[in-house]
Amino acid sequence: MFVKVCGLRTEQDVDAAVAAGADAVGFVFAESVRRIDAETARRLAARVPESVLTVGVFRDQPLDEVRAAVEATGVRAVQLHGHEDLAYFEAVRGFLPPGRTLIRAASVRGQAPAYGERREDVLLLDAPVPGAGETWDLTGTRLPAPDVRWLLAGGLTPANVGAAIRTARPWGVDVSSGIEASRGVKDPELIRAFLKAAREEGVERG
Ligand SMILES: O=C(O)c1ccccc1N[C@@H]1O[C@H](COP(=O)(O)O)[C@@H](O)[C@H]1O
Repeated sequence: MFVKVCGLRTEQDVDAAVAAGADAVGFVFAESVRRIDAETARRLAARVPESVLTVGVFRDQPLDEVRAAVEATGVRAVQLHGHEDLAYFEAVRGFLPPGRTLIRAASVRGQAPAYGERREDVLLLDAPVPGAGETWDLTGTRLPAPDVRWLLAGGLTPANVGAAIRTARPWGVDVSSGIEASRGVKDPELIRAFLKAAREEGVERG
């Protein structure tokens, strides 16, 4: 079970996520209470070991902004979390150094998009409002097959992530609000609890 911990803003956040065993850490460059500037992200990313993926999160931003943030911070993955079309994805792919990861994040309203429509490496399925801590109704949604690299997000918490994994059988999970003491402020204890719950369920599932 791949676990991404998103919306990190401080050194303490990063250290807690890495120590808890996160596979990926996310830095938000989109409009958000969790937004950080490129210099802060560069400093935080430098603390992250090679084994942990650093992800820049963007939403309907000019391509130049994405490119500048990638170059300034060295993040190894780009998560596009808005209404970016295939041409936009291809443009980002064009300037990403080889081996970097492109994540398509889609808000699910009704049907979920199929994996690969934007030639992404990873598909992320989220609630209609990103980063709001809202769950969404998985029932009746045709989800990707378990062998596809897709992440489930949207209102996950240490308390509900196990059941969500059992129901949706994703390749990984992504969380932000559910590991916060207050909006935008991460809680190291909740980060640890989330990783523990997601890992236990992942092991159970085999
Ligand atoms: O976290 C944000 O503020 C944010 C802003 C803009 C785009 C994406 C954002 N976060 C993403 O939202 C989900 C998790 O949300 P939550 O756990 O329900 O709060 C995750 O994919 C984040 O990367």
